[in-house]
Amino acid sequence: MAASFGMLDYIEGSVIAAVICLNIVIGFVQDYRAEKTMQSLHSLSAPVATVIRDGKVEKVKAELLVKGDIVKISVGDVVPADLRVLESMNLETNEALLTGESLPIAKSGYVIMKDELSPIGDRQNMVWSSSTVTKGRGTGIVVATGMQTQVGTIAELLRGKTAVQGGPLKRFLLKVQKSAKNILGLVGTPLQVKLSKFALLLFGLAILLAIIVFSSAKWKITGETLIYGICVAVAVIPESLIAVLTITMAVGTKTMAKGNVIVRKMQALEAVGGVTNICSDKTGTLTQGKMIARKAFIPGLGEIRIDGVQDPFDPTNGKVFFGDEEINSDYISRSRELALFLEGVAVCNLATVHRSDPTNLSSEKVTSQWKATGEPTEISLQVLAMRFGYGKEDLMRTGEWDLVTEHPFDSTVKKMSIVHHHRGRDTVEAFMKGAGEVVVPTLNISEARKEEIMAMIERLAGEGLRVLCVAHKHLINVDPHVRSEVENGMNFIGLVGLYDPPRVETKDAVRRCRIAGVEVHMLTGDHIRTATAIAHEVGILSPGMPSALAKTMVMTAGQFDALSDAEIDALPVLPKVIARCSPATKVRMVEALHRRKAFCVMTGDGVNDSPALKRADVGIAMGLTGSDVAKDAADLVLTDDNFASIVRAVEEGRRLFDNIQKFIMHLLISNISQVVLLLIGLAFQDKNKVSVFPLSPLEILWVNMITSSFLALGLGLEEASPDVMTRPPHDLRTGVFTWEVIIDKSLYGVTMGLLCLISFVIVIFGANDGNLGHDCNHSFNDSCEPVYRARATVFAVLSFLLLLTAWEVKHFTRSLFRLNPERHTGPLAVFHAIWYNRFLFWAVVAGFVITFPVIYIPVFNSVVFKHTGISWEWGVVIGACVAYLSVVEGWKAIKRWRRWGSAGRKVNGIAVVGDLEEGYEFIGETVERKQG
Ligand SMILES: Nc1ncnc2c1ncn2[C@@H]1O[C@H](COP(=O)(O)OP(=O)(O)OP(=O)(O)O)[C@@H](O)[C@H]1O
Ligand SMILES: [K+]
Repeated sequence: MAASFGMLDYIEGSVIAAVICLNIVIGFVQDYRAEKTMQSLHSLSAPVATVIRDGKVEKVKAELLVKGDIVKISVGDVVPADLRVLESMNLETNEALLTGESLPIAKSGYVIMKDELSPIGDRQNMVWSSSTVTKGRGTGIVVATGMQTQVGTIAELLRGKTAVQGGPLKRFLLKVQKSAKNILGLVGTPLQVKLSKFALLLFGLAILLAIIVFSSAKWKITGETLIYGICVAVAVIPESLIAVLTITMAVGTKTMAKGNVIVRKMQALEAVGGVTNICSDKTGTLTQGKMIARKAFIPGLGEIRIDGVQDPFDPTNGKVFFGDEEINSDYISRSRELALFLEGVAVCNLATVHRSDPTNLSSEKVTSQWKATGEPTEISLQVLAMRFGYGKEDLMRTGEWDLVTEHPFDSTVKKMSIVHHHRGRDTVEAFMKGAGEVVVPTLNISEARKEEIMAMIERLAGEGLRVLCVAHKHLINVDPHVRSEVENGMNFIGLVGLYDPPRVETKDAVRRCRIAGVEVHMLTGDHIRTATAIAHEVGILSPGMPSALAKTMVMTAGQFDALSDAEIDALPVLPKVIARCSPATKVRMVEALHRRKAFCVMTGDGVNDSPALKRADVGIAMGLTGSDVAKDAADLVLTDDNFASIVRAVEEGRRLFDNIQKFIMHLLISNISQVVLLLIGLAFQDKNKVSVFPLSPLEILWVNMITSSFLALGLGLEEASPDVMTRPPHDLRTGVFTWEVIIDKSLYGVTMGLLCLISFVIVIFGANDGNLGHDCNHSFNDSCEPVYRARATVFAVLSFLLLLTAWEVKHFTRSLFRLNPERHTGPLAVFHAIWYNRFLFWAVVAGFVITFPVIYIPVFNSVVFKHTGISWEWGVVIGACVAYLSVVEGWKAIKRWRRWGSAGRKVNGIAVVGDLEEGYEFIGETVERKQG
């Protein structure tokens, strides 16, 4: 620029400065907006706390807690504030963050500290903000929030004083390295780093190009050559690449949030579109998570059945039948067994169900007045007991029951038990409930009876019911706190079958996955028969399943875990359904998938799911039912726990990936074409052996400004192409720079560069006998008329072709004229295609329109841009556009015909074309092929 000020016209220098400033400002504004969006999204995933306010249980953001709030915490939660424990059951927390103590510490409200100044690690009646609950549950009163909490004070101390080890020199070097990395953009997600490196590469190339330009002038560098060199370099540097990438990702994150998916780690945004397998929980994700007790078997009585339930929380809705007889609470007096069974399901239960006061009596529509908190399994059992007036609340109100202890449920043990002292009977009684296979073997009954019960469980599970076995015993000479003793040798008091209907959206979402080449696996804690029945219902298993695969398609975790890694790898396919799954099985599944070079989504909600979530390519936690620990380990969080949202995230991920590929493609085409044009262009030398530039420096800058950021941004905002979910996932190992991108951009870029050169040659040599004038790089003189006209032509050709390219890269194989045949066909389809993305449409149109004033405004055109108005040359421009479109469309047609590149992406070695009818056909085929 300095050179320009000194040696060239003042006006040219200031325009160049303005253009460069504008570029910087645009980049800055984009960056700023992206940053802002990111921040607002971050607050979405802020932790929530469960508080009791005005007697009602509510969820509020942790930051809205105030001193004096009563907060409930339970296993998996991150403690939201410093709490004095009021009430607790087996409560243990991990305070490693605060005290460095890695073992969990038992907490209880009954402990009274004698010494006011005892170290915080010893204060057992307190739980500290940001520690995690590793066991049990409790309530506490908030005594400090935010920066006043213990962890807050530590954070305050640490602020600004992050200690760095090593001597001053090492520290200095580390600092330099860190800021250099920051400046160069080598921090962030893998894609960001990759593209930053790519940008650096181009930067190197830019310097090389400048050197080539100077060498061609034999290093007799005049002001013009210097500026030309600089501008050629600028042409190649991708100024807007990183900013556009950030914005595209920010917008993607926002879209995901609208679709109920919160992005916690940016890497996931890139990875989720490329997953090949989704391993999903069943309860609450594939199903509604609203269980209804359908059937119960009570020894000594028989089977009872519940029909006609509309609202799963409302105990007054639906009828209970014993045989053909409708029964109600009166029946209890006739059957002691029924009473004991109901006591069991009500007492060994942490859920609460109650009628919320009907506040809006005026409203016409009947709103559900029943509310419930707790796990769906337990809610349904509570509702069952309440049908007979035997709910936990009813029982507790009698004042007869005193809680002694509780042995909690978790998905590894799959059972729970609770011990009470019954005042009236003066007995200590234990109730247990849990999965059939876990509970039945420990019961105090004959082997034959056990087999009978197991057969009954199988039958109920085959109907898609989750079957729980309920047991009871009087504790005599048994320590109620020793779990193994309590839970052994109990009496069988009943079975209950719970139905959890699949979500309505699930079936279609599973089908969409299949068409998109993504396999869905169900990893559930349920019984194998229950799981199989539901898997059939939602289409994870289909009746057309090849019999050779039936054995491996459905497995219990026991069977799966018994296989060695080698045996798992030898399976023709990995199981579609794993029943009785524990968190460790999930980890093995992820590893098995990775050994098969698959990329997977894994969902989880429990505390123990973190390892699997971390190891999966994309770990997804449940926002509603998931524990804080799981959410913390996850990359994405579903705010509605819905399987269909995962599929939408995959779609959004693919759209994002496509769009990033699109703008990179555009950028590279523009770079290659300019390198071809500007370097080969150095060969045009006038009589004095001085190169006559085919584009003036300002033309180069202008083309770059018009065609870089706005078009790239527009491409980043493209909607999903119609086939986004009908083709197999892209390969996450290759990333964005596929062979297709490399070949296409080279072809299109070289074509474009050559067309520009040809246009120049036609104007100079075709129409003006090769007259290159003299000194036409510097300013206008009469000999320069042909060169100035030729430049305007090349300028128009290059601008127009770049603008057309923005539309052409909307799809790498489909013709722009038949971009979306599902939506529009006929000769006007092309207008729909380009109109659909308004931002891009107006960016391109503005680019077209602005070319005219640049060419025609007098003085401005000749002094600043060093070109002049043209007439017949427009024929050349139109010809170049037609030629370019023919090459691009022709190449796309060849790709479609030969099934090259993305036109023939394959799943498991088989090309997927359009809609796959049934997934099993092709999986079966693959297996046969592998075996044969
Ligand atoms: N509260 C409970 N008390 C006793 N047993 C339970 C309880 N909840 C579930 N179970 C038993 O443990 C098994 C596994 O439950 P788990 O919670 O691991 O599965 P889930 O997470 O509900 O299901 P999914 O893994 O499909 O989402 C259930 O099939 C049931 O038999
Ligand atoms: K550029």
